[in-house]
Amino acid sequence: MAEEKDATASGDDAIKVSGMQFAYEVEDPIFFDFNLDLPAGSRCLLVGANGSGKTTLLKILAGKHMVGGKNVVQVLSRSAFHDTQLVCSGDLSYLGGSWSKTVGSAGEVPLQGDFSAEHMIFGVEGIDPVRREKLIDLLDINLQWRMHKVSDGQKRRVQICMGLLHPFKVLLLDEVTVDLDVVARMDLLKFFVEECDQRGATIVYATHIFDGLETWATHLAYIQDGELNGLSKMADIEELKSAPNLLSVVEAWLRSEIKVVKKKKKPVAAWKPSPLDNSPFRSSRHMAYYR
Ligand SMILES: Nc1ncnc2c1ncn2[C@@H]1O[C@H](COP(=O)(O)OP(=O)(O)OP(=O)(O)O)[C@@H](O)[C@H]1O
Repeated sequence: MAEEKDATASGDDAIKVSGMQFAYEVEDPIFFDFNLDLPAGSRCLLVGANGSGKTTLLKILAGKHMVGGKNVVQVLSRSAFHDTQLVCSGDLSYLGGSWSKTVGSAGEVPLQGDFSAEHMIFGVEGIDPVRREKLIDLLDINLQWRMHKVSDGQKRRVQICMGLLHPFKVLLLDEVTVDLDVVARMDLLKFFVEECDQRGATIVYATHIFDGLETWATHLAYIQDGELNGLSKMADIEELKSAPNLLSVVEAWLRSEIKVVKKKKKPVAAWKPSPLDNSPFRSSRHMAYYR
């Protein structure tokens, strides 16, 4: 049997996407020649307007959508879609918007029947009890909660706990902290930093909520209309050096997008270059990487 490559140990990129194309409907592609390289140990924020492709990208990285071509989407140097062991082993974990957890080939398991949080959490086999206790404590989960009666935030805590029980190597988060109170959210973000710094885990986090993320993230990927408009180390983003306010920076980028769309609708003579043309965040066809 061929020896399995471990990107975390070898220093390879934990995530590598090369020339990816993807369409839900053939005539309307979401991604065309999309590229993304993320080193192991990074915490990458994925930002972009509604409908820009963040969820689709995370689902592709999680192996939920197949893309054409060989080795186009690699996670830990393995095919995200075809290597089902990535998810089954717990090396790759995806936490998305729905109240469900993907359990290997068993597919999506709903988190809202009449059963206890304890039944759910302790039903997962092969878990380090110390890690499990730490997560239950961190997320302040009452094991007696009945899943069909708890609040959205409480349900979310159990969902997150389930997704983190295995010591993942790559974690994909799609707006999962949205229901959490501020204490749970900040404690969880701190836990993620420890996971990356101590174990070399890699996290990609798509969100529209930027509180406390200026110092949390190591990288920022900006998706515009299915294109990677830029991937940068946080420390290299000029706009954040003068005022470390991620919300304002992303707001300015997204407002520029809207202006460009409006200008494109005008006659050609009235069109002027986008402010983004002078920014490190340009079209992926002229993409600059700052690493
Ligand atoms: N199942 C689907 N079938 C067809 N089109 C889809 C499907 N899911 C998403 N899309 C389309 O793909 C595009 C990207 O959607 P996606 O959900 O990836 O965006 P997003 O950046 O995550 O948006 P948001 O910030 O609103 O969550 C959108 O135009 C959306 O309408």
